[in-house]
Amino acid sequence: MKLFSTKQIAEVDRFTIENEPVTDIDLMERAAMQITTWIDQRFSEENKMVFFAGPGNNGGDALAVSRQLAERGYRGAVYLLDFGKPLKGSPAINWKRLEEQGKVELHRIQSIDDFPETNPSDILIDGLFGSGLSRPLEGLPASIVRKINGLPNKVIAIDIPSGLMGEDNSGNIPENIVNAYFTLTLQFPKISFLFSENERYTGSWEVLPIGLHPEGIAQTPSKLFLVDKKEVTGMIPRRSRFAHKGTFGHALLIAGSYGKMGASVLASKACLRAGTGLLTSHVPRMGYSIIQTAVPEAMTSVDPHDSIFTEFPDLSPFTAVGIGPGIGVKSNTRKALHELLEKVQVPIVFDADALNILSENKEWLKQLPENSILTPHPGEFRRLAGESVNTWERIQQQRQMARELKVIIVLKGAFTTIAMPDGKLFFNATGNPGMATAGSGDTLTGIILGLLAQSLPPQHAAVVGVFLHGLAGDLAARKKSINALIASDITEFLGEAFLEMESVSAF
Ligand SMILES: NC(=O)C1=CN([C@@H]2O[C@H](COP(=O)(O)OP(=O)(O)OC[C@H]3O[C@@H](n4cnc5c(N)ncnc54)[C@H](O)[C@@H]3O)[C@@H](O)[C@H]2O)[C@H](O)CC1
Ligand SMILES: [K+]
Repeated sequence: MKLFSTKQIAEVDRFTIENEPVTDIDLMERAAMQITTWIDQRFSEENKMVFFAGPGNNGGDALAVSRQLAERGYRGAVYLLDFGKPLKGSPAINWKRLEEQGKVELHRIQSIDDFPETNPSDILIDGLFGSGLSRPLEGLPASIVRKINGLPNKVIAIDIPSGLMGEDNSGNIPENIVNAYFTLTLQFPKISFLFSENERYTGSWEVLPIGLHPEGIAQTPSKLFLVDKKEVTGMIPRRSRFAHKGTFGHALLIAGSYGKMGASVLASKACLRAGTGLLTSHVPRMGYSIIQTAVPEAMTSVDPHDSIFTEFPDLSPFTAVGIGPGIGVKSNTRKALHELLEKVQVPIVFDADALNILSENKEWLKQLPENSILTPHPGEFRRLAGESVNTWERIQQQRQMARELKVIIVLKGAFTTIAMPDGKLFFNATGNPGMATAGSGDTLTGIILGLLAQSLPPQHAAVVGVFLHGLAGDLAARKKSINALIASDITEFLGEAFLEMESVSAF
């Protein structure tokens, strides 16, 4: 699914009005009805609805919702932020409709003294500002927001919590942004909703479709996408009955060192569960019996060194390589990694210590084979690309590095982002906080390696791998709880994740 900036959403909005066609007031009525229905399904008449309406269409939405809920028997009060400028357009029409309906208390807020007394059971509806916000809130609007944030009441934000910008919130004023319990956003999630630091403003959020014109959506260009299940299903290889294990490739995993052999075991099992035909796990000599016992399905290549990776095997049998989990950063490991990235001719995924070695030797980054997959967590990414003030800036760094190095960068987090060499960026919405556990990254590396070995194009392997890793984690958490989740549970539930994908018809 394409993601748009708030400016682009306004363009699609206008396209819809011209080409559906639909009048602005009717589109607002349609949007409002989605919000009214959602609220009516979750609350009842005993909750009084207290609306804060701003001067623009976000306020117009709030006015329409207050009237629609009053029609359904709800008690409502509207507090219109009065800048002294008369309402115009659809908001003005909706104010008039409220006056004619006569069921909703109508007030104006000209100073903070006009702020209403409320009961804790009142539901506050934030219709002050939406996608038209052009700068951080100050003055009276900011004081109203701070008063709202000081109340115990549930706050439902229309479209966007007032004060939050749709993309970049660098330089915004946190206390002047509404802390919503729930955000009902129209047609598309706003990009800033996908940044963990903004969850305190959006609360949970849900996208309400308002029937924007599909052609308008199709023809508006975007480089940002939210990964959805249908796309992923289409990328997963189908298996023909005549397949044999050679059909599904041969992965080489270089992982583990003394005291960190678990990383190799976890990544090996995940790689096999992801469907590779064959797997060879390259381990230091002391890891031989460990890996042979823990992962009988894997063949083993033994390093001449007793406890660390210092030399990779002949690469010709392999269709993909994964390197990094638990390999450490000792000098002959660094040398071997450097030689590998110069010699490897098949798709390769770099994770964990391999990334830390690359951070220590940044001149090697431009030698990375095209379409290599890097899977840093935020700390590893900071060492690779430097500091950033917030997620918006960090994803710009991520996109720039992917473009410059012509690699795929998977930046793991609450919404993992995947940056492609062509500048495209994918947000992944599967996964849960239980997956922030030791070894979770090793399983992701194994899954991506397993998909690469089966000849998925690296860009698909990254998107499918991240999506399945998160989906498996979600399925596992449902059975084992978020708190008790451990990395091997993710691998254990990979099969269910694949089954869930098969149940979704790709067309
Ligand atoms: N396609 C859709 O998603 C639809 C969205 N709808 C709603 O329309 C708003 C956007 O409305 P808009 O009139 O463009 O702006 P806002 O209501 O968000 O803002 C009002 C107004 O406030 C001024 N302003 C901006 N920043 C500040 C500030 N820092 N301080 C004071 N005033 C400020 C500026 O002039 C704005 O115009 C969208 O969110 C939806 O709720 C449609 O109703 C249906 C289709
Ligand atoms: K709002």
